[in-house]
Amino acid sequence: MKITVIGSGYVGLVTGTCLAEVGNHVCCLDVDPAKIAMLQAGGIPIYEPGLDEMVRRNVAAGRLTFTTDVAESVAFGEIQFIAVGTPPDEDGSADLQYVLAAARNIARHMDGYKVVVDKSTVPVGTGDKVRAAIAETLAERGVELPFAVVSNPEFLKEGAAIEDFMKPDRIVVGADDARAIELMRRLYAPFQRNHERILCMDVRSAELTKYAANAMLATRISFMNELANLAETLGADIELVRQGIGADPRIGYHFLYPGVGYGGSCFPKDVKALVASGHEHGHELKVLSAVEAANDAQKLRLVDKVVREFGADLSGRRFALWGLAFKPNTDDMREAPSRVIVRELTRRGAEVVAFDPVATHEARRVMGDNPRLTFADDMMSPLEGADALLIVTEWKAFRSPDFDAVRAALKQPLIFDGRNMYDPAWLRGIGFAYHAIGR
Ligand SMILES: NC(=O)C1=CN([C@@H]2O[C@H](COP(=O)(O)OP(=O)(O)OC[C@H]3O[C@@H](n4cnc5c(N)ncnc54)[C@H](O)[C@@H]3O)[C@@H](O)[C@H]2O)C=CC1
Ligand SMILES: O=C(O)[C@H]1O[C@H](OP(=O)(O)OP(=O)(O)OC[C@H]2O[C@@H](n3ccc(=O)[nH]c3=O)[C@H](O)[C@@H]2O)[C@H](O)[C@@H](O)[C@@H]1O
Repeated sequence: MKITVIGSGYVGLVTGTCLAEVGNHVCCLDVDPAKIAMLQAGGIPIYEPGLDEMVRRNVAAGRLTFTTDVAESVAFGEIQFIAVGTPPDEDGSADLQYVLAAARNIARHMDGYKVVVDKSTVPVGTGDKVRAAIAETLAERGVELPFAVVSNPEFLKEGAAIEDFMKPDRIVVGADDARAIELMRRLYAPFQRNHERILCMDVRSAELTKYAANAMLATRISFMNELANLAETLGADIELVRQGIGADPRIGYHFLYPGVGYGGSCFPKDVKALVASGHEHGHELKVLSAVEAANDAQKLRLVDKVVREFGADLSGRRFALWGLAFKPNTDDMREAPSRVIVRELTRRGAEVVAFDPVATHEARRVMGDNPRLTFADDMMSPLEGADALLIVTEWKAFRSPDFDAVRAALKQPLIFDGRNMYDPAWLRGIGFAYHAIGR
């Protein structure tokens, strides 16, 4: 099949590449000429494990191309995926300007039947807005052409995006047009060879399903973070509690890890957008407002612990910080808790020397203007003479460091671990003062 993907970011590039991998011909469009030039030159603008080889392979096979030319991309595919950003507006609601611009571009250039598939995360009712934008633009052109609007939300996680796309738990298709549903079934057949994974529903339910999934996962995390804070006060160990409840299949083990708060490009913005959507329609989503407030507070939890140890004024202190990305296996710094933590430490006068295995270049871009923050190229050098080590992202490389070397480098053996990487009893046994989350 011939497919166009509009927006070549995390979702668009992964979607386009995985669809090419199973034999389709895919044209990826972006408005960012630098991004497209880099892709055309064989580079990959994001860090996503396995993506570079897959892109290279499909480009070489002639199945994957990149362009900034809207007319060319619209002409290419019968199926047009929209995978552009939906960032929060000032009031927290999703800003649909990029989605609607993409829809109008399709309408401006189409000359036959198109299935417009929205993969961006969008509020309920966006399908209708996309349909109206296309109809309006076609009317301006004075033409009548058939088209369908489908909602096909994406559930991939950064860092595991290819695996998630190639082996989805479910494929949600919101549509009411039989021809479009048939095309979507054919498109996704290669991804569900052992059992049916497509859940067909109406567009509004599909749109809401996406927010519901992210909001539910964010709720679990905030719940565990609050419980972890309580466990600290009560002298219980949240890690044991996590295992104790995760064993119940009705609860399950996933997304029960307390930490420094959820970050990334989606949970924070999607929780906000769902709350805003509730407001707009006269519903106060009380649970979700609390989820968000708890998360904002959690991002400062590690700093609170540092302040308890060193006092509110941190001038003259220097801290080593491991992990900048909002989670491991990505270079994405959007809403990363590290940004809040570094801002607060340095606002209180501290110096921070940070190391991240892949996100340093992105971190430099978004935090490089902080004169009290420097970046190291290796994980051990920030420790030299530092007052303490703070762990913010649970990269594998941090799981089993040489603790003798860590102790020798630090001014004192003191670790603030925002990701519960180590066994507290063992670490204390070898002489560290160890502050984790909820233990
Ligand atoms: N990042 C993730 O893990 C996931 C993101 N999503 C959703 O997918 C959507 C896209 O997210 P990301 O890929 O992370 O965003 P991104 O910011 O990485 O990529 C969006 C791309 O769209 C381009 N763009 C904007 N307007 C355009 C237009 N009119 N024509 C062509 N290209 C245009 C931008 O230049 C950018 O490269 C969002 O709604 C997000 O909530 C859904 C699931 C997972
Ligand atoms: O809509 C999206 O964009 C995506 O958002 C999340 O994926 P992602 O943001 O890539 O990352 P997650 O692995 O979900 O982690 C999000 C944040 O929650 C934190 N987290 C996660 C799990 C946990 O138990 N505890 C916890 O604090 C992570 O550290 C991270 O900061 C969802 O997991 C995806 O299904 C969804 O498609």
